Amino acid sequence: MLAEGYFKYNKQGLPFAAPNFNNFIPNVIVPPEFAHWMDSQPEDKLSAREGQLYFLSKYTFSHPRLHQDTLDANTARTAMIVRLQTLFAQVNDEIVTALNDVWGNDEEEWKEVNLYETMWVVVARAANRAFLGRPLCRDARFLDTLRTYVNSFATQGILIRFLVPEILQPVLGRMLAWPVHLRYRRLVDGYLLPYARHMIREMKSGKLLQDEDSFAHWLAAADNSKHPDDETMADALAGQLASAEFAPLHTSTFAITNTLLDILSSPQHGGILAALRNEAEAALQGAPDTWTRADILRLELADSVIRESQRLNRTTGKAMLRRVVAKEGLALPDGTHIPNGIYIGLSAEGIHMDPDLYEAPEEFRPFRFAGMDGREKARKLVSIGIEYLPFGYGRHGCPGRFFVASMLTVMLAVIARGYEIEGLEERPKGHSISDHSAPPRDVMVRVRRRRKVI
Ligand code: HEM
Repeated sequence: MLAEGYFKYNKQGLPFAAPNFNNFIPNVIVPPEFAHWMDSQPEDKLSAREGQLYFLSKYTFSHPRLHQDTLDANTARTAMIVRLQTLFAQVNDEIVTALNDVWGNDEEEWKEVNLYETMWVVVARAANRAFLGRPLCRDARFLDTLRTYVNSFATQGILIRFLVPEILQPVLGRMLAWPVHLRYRRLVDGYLLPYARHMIREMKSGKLLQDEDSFAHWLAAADNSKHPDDETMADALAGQLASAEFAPLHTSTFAITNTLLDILSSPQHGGILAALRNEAEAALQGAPDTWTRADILRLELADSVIRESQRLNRTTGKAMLRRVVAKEGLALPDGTHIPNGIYIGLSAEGIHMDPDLYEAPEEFRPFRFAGMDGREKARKLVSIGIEYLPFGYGRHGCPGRFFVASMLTVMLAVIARGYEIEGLEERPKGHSISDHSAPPRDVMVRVRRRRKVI
């Protein structure tokens, strides 16, 4: 539907209306050349924040700090998110340790593992090594509590937004949101609040909390002296940490699971894995898996295959979703008047499948973006544009993509270097609702640790 409209109308420079299952008022999908105009609109006319909260219900926010901070990119938060990539040494150490734990190190026997579940563990541990450091990132009960909370926040939010009529939301929304609040309390009272109190105590006494930096340290340092007392500060810090956890977990797990499914179900999967392995070996030159920034930059094939998989497997078919909040509505560059309350976006589904932009767009060409395949120029995963939208575009383009790109390329390199994986006969289908999709969660793959060459 979004692709059809793109080819029929957007390619002629025209917007079109697409169904919206939220409140049944259609979304307006505009041609990509309107993206610059969208990006230049002030927040009080065309709101990015409202667009990002499209799936979420305000009744599921358990802490005012969550509502302010979720996906909200004020300058300081964005700078910190971008700075996350400097923690690659810790994150990479966690990737290697976590993979060893979930896929094992048996060089003789093959092991059958659930791809999605094991990738979730590796992503959650690696991301939390950067967010909270050790030992929390390895605490299985903490990770379970976190997952239950993040899942219920997303599912109850979608349930309320999409199934409950707006007029009934103040009553039914509150009722349906109570499991989220319960899980939030479990996460915060059980883990994040004690952690925040401990961190504040250590920070104020001038002691270093751990042997490593973390996102939580930066947040605490930035918030220091902004609160009347330590308890209020700990409560705010715990709320910010809970909100930061929404961004990386599912998005990154979807990305690495889809990448591996695309590779394993390709008829050339052996060759692709061998090329990734050779690249990783060449980058490290025989050293163990201690990846430096320079080593990561050499992983051009790994970067390309993730970029290609993200092009083909969008989490949502729309991009740059913005809501008209100007009371009088807003005129598009072609003069079309859009009333207050309507969402405007781009058709990522159409753009990513446009043969004018990508040669044989329906084909999975793993090294398309390494400048080795067809007419495509080399492009890094982090590079965004109106022809590549998995991380959005413009001022609000995802600031976490630098961290994600580094984490996922290392994950892929460590997997290719350290494991043999059996191929799949066909590409397992994911789940889709409307124009949203997720990879399947039940695919089992057979893995075996590669023999160490002495
Ligand atoms: C594969 C993983 C990820 C994907 C596919 C992804 C995708 C996106 C997309 C599509 C947007 C919306 C951009 C727009 O409205 O135009 C976004 C925004 C955002 N993302 Fe990500 N993201 C990922 C990981 C992360 C991570 C790891 C973090 C933080 C550590 C993060 C933090 C944010 C923030 C703060 C925003 C809001 C930016 C703003 O409004 O200015 N994301 N992301």
